[in-house]
Amino acid sequence: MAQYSRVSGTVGLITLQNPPVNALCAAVRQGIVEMLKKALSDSKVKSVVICGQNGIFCGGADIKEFGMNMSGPPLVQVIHAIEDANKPMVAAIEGVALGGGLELALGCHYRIAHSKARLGLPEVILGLLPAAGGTQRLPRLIGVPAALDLITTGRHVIAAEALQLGIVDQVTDHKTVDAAVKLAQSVAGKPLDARRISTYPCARPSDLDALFEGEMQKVRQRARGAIAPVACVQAVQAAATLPYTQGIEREKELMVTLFTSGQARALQYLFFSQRAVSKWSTPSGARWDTSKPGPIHKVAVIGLGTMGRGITVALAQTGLSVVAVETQEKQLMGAKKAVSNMLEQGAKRRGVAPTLDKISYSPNIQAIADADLVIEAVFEDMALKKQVFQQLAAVCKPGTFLCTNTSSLDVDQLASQTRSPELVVGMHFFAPAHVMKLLEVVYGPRTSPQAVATAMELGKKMGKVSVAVGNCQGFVGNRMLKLYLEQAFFLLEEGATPELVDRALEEFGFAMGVFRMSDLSGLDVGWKVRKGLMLGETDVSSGQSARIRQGCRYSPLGDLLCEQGRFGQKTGQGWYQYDKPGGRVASSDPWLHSFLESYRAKHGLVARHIDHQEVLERCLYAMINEGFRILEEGIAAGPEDIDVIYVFGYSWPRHRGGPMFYADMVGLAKVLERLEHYQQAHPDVPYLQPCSLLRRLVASGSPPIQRWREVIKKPHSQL
Ligand SMILES: CC(C)(COP(=O)(O)OP(=O)(O)OC[C@H]1O[C@@H](n2cnc3c(N)ncnc32)[C@H](O)[C@@H]1OP(=O)(O)O)[C@@H](O)C(=O)NCCC(=O)NCCSC(=O)CC(=O)CCCCCCCCCCCCC(=O)O
Ligand SMILES: NC(=O)C1=CN([C@@H]2O[C@H](COP(=O)(O)OP(=O)(O)OC[C@H]3O[C@@H](n4cnc5c(N)ncnc54)[C@H](O)[C@@H]3O)[C@@H](O)[C@H]2O)C=CC1
Repeated sequence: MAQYSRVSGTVGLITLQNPPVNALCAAVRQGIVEMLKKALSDSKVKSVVICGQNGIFCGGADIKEFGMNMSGPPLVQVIHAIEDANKPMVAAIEGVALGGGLELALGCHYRIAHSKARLGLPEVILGLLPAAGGTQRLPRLIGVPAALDLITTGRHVIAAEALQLGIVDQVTDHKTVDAAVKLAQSVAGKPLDARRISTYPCARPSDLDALFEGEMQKVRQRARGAIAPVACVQAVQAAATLPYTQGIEREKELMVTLFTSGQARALQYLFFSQRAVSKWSTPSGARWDTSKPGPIHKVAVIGLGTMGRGITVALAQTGLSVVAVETQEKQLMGAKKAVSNMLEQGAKRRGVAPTLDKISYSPNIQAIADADLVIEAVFEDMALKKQVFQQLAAVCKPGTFLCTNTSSLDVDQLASQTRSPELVVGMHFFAPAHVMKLLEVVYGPRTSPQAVATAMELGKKMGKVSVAVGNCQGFVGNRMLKLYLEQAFFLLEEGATPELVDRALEEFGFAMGVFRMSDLSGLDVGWKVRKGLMLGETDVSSGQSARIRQGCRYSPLGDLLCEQGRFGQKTGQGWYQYDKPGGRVASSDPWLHSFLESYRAKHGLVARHIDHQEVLERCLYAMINEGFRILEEGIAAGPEDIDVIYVFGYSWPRHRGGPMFYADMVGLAKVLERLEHYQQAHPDVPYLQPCSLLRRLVASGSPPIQRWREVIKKPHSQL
């Protein structure tokens, strides 16, 4: 797990060996201790280089070990042994030095990095802090403000920035280990006292208290209830105010709290889930490792509205050629301008040249004849989309993959408009498409494994977190969201206000409550969808109440607001009021409150007290119950897929892992009991009926989420 050799006569070389990222598992830590002893006791060795195998220095602690009983020497002690060494220790950083990997390098007396190397302390993203001395050494090396930035955000820096910050001593474009050996030779025999970072005083800016107060405020606001960023600030504060040994104690104390918190478990689950979803499979047996994506050089986008523009930008930014088609002359002109602006702004932010020349625009669908893949993003209208797919089938060269960005329509119906339904797949991007990380790749019964693989691969190239899901109304994300929204409407009918519901959800950790979010995305969007499903209009002839549709409870509140022209931020009024159309600051609207009162009076509803707990249970458990149905139907391969969709597409608070992980944390028996309770209270809401998979899981003793798949696979009859 760590290898020792002597190079150039006088330099000991310790190589970390734990593919793929040389994570610091117990055996690697043990190996370092043993190889260090060898190097220090080898009288021919005057200095030592530490490097990693296969061009990667180290990806940090072995995250898989966190869930187990830790054995082997603690990393803090390993790093102290390195720092205390009486021969110069040089870290040769290639690939990445992250987390414990960077902390190991900070224990060395010198650091040299390849120009392409990335360095960082991303522990905060895993719900932890750099507890192997990172919070104490980094501020001593680069100052408190820069250390706070890196430790509280977890962002990676490339070698040039690391050099500028003073994290590394040299950057090389050549072979890093050779350059490190040279450096090691040049410093052999030199005094080391001034190279041990733990002995440095921590430079204290004069306004230290104000600095930490400001930082704490900023971090708390951004953290939305996550505790790790706050602990990171506290640990750096210890570095700035305490001697090193006491600082290290404080670092450990804070780490123990984080380590044993549910938040760290949630975030580490999410780390592995994000990787697991790229290893997709479908119920028909298609798999990521047996399905080869088709070659994609040129992509066409049809329809340059909100989504088409963002998709075009995201494609051009990956370096692909794009042909963008829009039938409305005015829209086409507007899109050209908007896309160019977005590309220029993005390029400026990333310090690269804008890729405007990658895009050609046309009002004519014939222009896409030589595209390898098409993404349709016209209005959400089945008749129109069918017509477009017929055109695509006629115009495109054989073998072109035909994708739709529909957010809810039946992908299979679109596939049947073409001669090659196996080439049709949903690519459901989220708005704004060049920013949002999530992509749902929707396969129908006839979609070929190659089409899924191609869409997944394209998503990866575009920097998206892509999740393969089966075709159904709303797919995974919007199917669950519908019930979440509906419960929120019902709560208003029963006595809640938008402010109360939003506060409960925002305190839970959502960036925005459901009503503020609806105002932002536009109430008219859902209204159109409901009308398409015939849910937006009362069947007066049936004599049924406006609050019953298709035999189930329905709330027309959203439709009534739209009928008043209240579409949300865009019209300056929705569930809240705004200072002007397009305004962003929501304020409580007295009109809305009196509208709710008269609505309740009209329908004979008596307002009752509703607390935050009920808001969370009604909105979240309804959604989670649907998640279980989705798992049972095989629409999502596992709970990880649903959780990744919610975290990356719907701003579910990361430190709560995702809806299915949250259900596991709450306890499946409790979720079941509360659903039964609400179903009894609201028998006209059939989807509150607990899903049979949830019942089966509870009957199986509520296994942890990692073992749900075993229960999902078991046929019902066995239970
Ligand atoms: C490294 C990457 C940038 C590579 O990216 P890429 O090439 O895209 O590959 P990936 O697909 O991401 O990864 C490939 C493969 O590797 C696996 N993997 C990656 N990193 C790790 C890792 N660190 N550990 C384990 N496995 C890893 C990954 O899962 C993939 O495998 P697959 O899942 O099978 O496909 C990228 O991978 C990346 O960013 N990695 C994470 C980097 C990171 O976050 N590092 C920080 C780790 S945390 C850390 O280092 C903390 C410390 O060092 C602190 C140490 C002190 C610990 C002390 C604990 C004391 C607490 C006391 C508690 C007492 C409790 C009690 O009382 O009980
Ligand atoms: N807006 C959103 O937040 C999201 C929307 N979607 C889906 O993306 C699709 C597009 O939605 P938006 O961009 O919001 O719509 P939009 O209304 O902003 O844009 C649609 C564009 O398509 C153009 N168009 C119509 N018919 C056309 C044709 N035959 N050929 C070429 N262009 C044509 C229109 O002129 C318009 O510019 C819909 O299916 C929608 O459900 C998916 C995710 C999120």
